[in-house]
This record gives sequence, C-alpha cells and structure tokens, in this order.
Amino acid sequence: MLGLDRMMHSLSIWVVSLLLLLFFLLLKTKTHNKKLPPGPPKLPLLGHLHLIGSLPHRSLWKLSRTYGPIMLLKLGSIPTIVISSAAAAREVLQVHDLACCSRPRLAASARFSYNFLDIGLSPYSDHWREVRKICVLELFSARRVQSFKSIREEEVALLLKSISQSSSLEIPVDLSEESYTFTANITTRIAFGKSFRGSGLDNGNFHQVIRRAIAALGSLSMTDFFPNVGWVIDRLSGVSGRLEKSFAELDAFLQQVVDDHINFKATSQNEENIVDVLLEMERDCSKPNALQLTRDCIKALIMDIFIAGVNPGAGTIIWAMTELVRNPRVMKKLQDEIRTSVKENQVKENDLEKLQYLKMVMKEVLRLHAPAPLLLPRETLSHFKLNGYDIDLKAHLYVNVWAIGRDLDYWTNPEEFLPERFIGSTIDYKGQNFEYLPFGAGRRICPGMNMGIVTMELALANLLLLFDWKLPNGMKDVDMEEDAGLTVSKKLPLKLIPVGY
Ligand code: HEM
Repeated sequence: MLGLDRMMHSLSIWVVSLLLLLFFLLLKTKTHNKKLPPGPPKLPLLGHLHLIGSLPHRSLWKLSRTYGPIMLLKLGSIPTIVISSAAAAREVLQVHDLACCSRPRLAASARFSYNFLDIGLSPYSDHWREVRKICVLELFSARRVQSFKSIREEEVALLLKSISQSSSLEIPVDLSEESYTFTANITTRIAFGKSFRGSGLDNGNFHQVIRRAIAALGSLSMTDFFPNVGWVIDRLSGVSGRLEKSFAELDAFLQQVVDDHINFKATSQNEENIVDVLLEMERDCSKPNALQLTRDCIKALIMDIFIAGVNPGAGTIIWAMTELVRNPRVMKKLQDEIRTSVKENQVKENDLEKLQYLKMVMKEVLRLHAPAPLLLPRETLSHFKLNGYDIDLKAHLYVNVWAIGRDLDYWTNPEEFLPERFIGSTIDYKGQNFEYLPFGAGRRICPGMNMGIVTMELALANLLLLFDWKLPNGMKDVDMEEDAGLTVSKKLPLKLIPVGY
C-alpha cells in the first residue's frame, strides 16, 4: 500500500514537472515567434540611451531614417516605440487609440501631478476621464473660449502699449518676455481671475518657476529607465534634488493661489475662473455622483493649465516672429492682408476669420516648430499588432510629429517656411490629418487647442498691424537654436526693434 502511494506521488511530481516544462517551452516559443520592430544595435544595460542627444526629437528623427517609421529602442530597461510616419501615427492614434492612450508613471510626472491627479501626465483611468470632462466643460468648450474674449483683447491692448514705448525710442523689444507675459496674463486671469502683470507674481519669479518645472519634467531621470536602481543615480547626480526643489516652489505658488481664493482675496477683478469652479465642486462633493475633488487634485489641475497653457502659446508666437523676420516676403504679404482688412488700430477676434493668410502662417509655424515635438509620452495598455510587428503591453511610445512634419512623402521642400503650401489644402489641427499633428490626436488630443490658436493668431495679427520689425543694429540673422524640455522653445530671447507703421 505504502509502495503504491510512493509510486503515485513520484508520478504526480513527474507530471507536474512535465507540464511546467511544456509551459515554459511554449512561452519561449511564443516570445521567439514575436516579430519586433527594428532598431539599432544596443549596449548592455544602457540599451539605446547613449543615442538620445539633448534634442531627442532630432536624434530620433535621424535614427528613424535608418531603422524606419516604427522603431523599437530599449531605453535602459524600458522598451520604447518611436513612430515617425503619418501612416504609423494613424495606426497608434486612431486605430489603436485605446491601447496607446495611457501615460507612463514617470518620476517627475508623479511629483508634478500630485501623484497622477492631473489630466496631462496621468495614466488613462476613470479619474483622468472625469477631470478631463470637467475641464473641457468649464475651460475648453467653444462657449467658454468665447467667454474669455474680452480678457484676450484687453491683454492685447496692454501688449501693444508696452511695445509702443520701445517703438517710440527705437530700442529692441524682448519679444520672448513680452509673449510670455501676454500668455501668462491670459492664463492666470482665466485660471484664477487675477492678472499676472501687477499681481505681485510678476517679479521675474513666476516665469522662472514655470521654466524650471518644464526643464525638470523634460529631464532624463534614471529612475524611469532603471526602476530598481536608477533612483540612486538620480540622487547622486542631483536630478532628484532639482526636481524636488522645482516642485516645492511650484507647489508653494499653487497653494498661495488656492488660499487666496478661499479667503476671497483673488476675486477682486470679478472674473469667473476655474479655481473658483473647482473649489465649489470640492464643497459640493457630498452631492450624489459628485467627483471627489481633493485640494491636491485642484492644485494638479491648475498646474496643468499653467504648464500646458502658457509655454506652447508663447513659444509659438516667438517662433512665428522669428520665421517672419527671416522671411521678409511672408512678413510683408501678411502685413498687407492685415492692414487692408482691419481699419481700426487693434485687430479684434471677429476680424480673424477674414485673415486667411494669417491662418496659413500659423499652420506653417506649427509644422516646423511643434511645441511638443514628440507629443507627451504614452504607454501601451495592451499588446497589439502594428504593421505586422508585435507591440507589447507597457511599452513607452513617442510620436515624432516634428519628423512627420518634415516627411518628404507629404511635404515638398519641408525645411522651407512656405505658408502658401496650405492654399486650397484641407489640412487642419484637429487630429484627422496624420501628416500634421501639432496638437496630437485621439483621446489625448490637446483640449486647449481652440484657446491656443485664437490667442496666438490675435497676438501675431496685432504685432504686425501696428509695427514693422527689424533686427537690432549689427545683427544679420536670428539664431534658431532650440531649448529642450517637456516642450521645446527658442533657446535665446528674440529681440527685435518695432517701427511704428
Ligand atoms: C500652441 C498651443 C498649444 C499646443 C501646440 C499644444 C499641444 C499639445 C500637445 C501636443 C499635447 C499632447 C497630446 C498628445 O499626447 O497626443 C497637449 C496636451 C494638453 N494640452 Fe495643449 N497645446 C497648446 C495649448 C494649450 C492650452 C492653451 C492649454 C490649456 C490652457 C492646453 C492644455 C493641454 C492639456 C490639459 C493637455 C493634456 C491632455 C491629456 O493628456 O488628456 N494646451 N497639448
């Protein structure tokens, strides 16, 4: 009896071992049968990290010319897919939108989003869907964008006044600073009902706080590439320290904004604003089906509005003026359009519809200088097939819209600044033309697109209505160097002399 028991026992051990062996063999065959996208040879441990330069969109573009529009890199231990063609972008942003619409849990994103309570940096979740819905309704809807019209027009008047002073003295204007102040003013008035100019926030600090935050969010963190050990390197190299410092200063600023609203200090200008709306929702959270908004969530949402709202708009106005001053023919043609269509001394929002060449200029600027050249990083939510390649769950994904905007299959002489290429073209910003994606596409498309476009068009039209622009004495050209971060902007300030028209 004992002998039979022993025999049965060893038989079951054999059967289990055999099954386990079969399972592992099957798994191995499955992994082996995977067809992965091509990529360059990699180094042990580092993978392809050493191939990413200080301007990643440019390094990745160069690599894609050898390895193709769907490329697999290993950044440290993280499989990373890079998309560099319109056709492949359509696949990931439209056909497989749901599988590609999450964000990776990066170290800097976690900190600045108060542990993923915001819209832009948070992974796909019920919370993300809810807060995006609220912001679309309260801030980004066509009705809301229209309701902020008077704020934008008032800020344009202030911008023109400031430039007129330099114009009468014939001294250069720092257009980078002016554009930044202009978009920051509009954003702060919309977000918390208080102008940034003259509010005590404009002591040079606010600009720097946002700049440092963008740099911290865009910096390469080893924690993200080597999840188990990278944090040690980040501590030793000072990356963690800079991140913490930058977050602490932004947090102190946001806390001040919220406190002022609670104490009714910030409503003096009597403007409806998003902070009041969010605080009201926080108070109402006992109502059935109400979203539980915490104080951290409110700060995370305002942080998004600043980081996503101020920089891309200001950066695009600066690139637009840079391209125009380097292309006097386009500048003159645009000025002629504006000056013959607008008879007042300020372009109003209702005038913009008439300015068709302005719209082409704006599109061309965003084709060549998309503020987020790789969109925001994405992470896959499931395995899927892309042009026959296996794309794994939890791969990081970048869409190089900067490279796509230069694809010779779609764009003739892509490096040339030629707004006329949009004559008779139906290409627009809305994420349906995959050769042109400055605002992204799919579920994660930029919700601030309408607000961004009207703000930039209004600023540009007004800068060109009242002034001619020339380079400061002794300067022959404007430099085009880029500064990398979460968004890419012009590295050196743009200084031009306004000459009254
Ligand atoms: C020139 C102007 C702007 C450009 C070019 C731009 C571009 C972008 C891009 C490329 C993305 C990432 C899309 C993706 O991952 O597919 C994005 C996301 C976002 N943008 Fe904008 N943006 C602009 C202005 C604004 C403004 C004015 C606001 C708000 C005030 C804003 C708020 C956001 C938010 C909240 C997200 C995150 C969306 C999400 O992850 O669900 N943007 N933007």
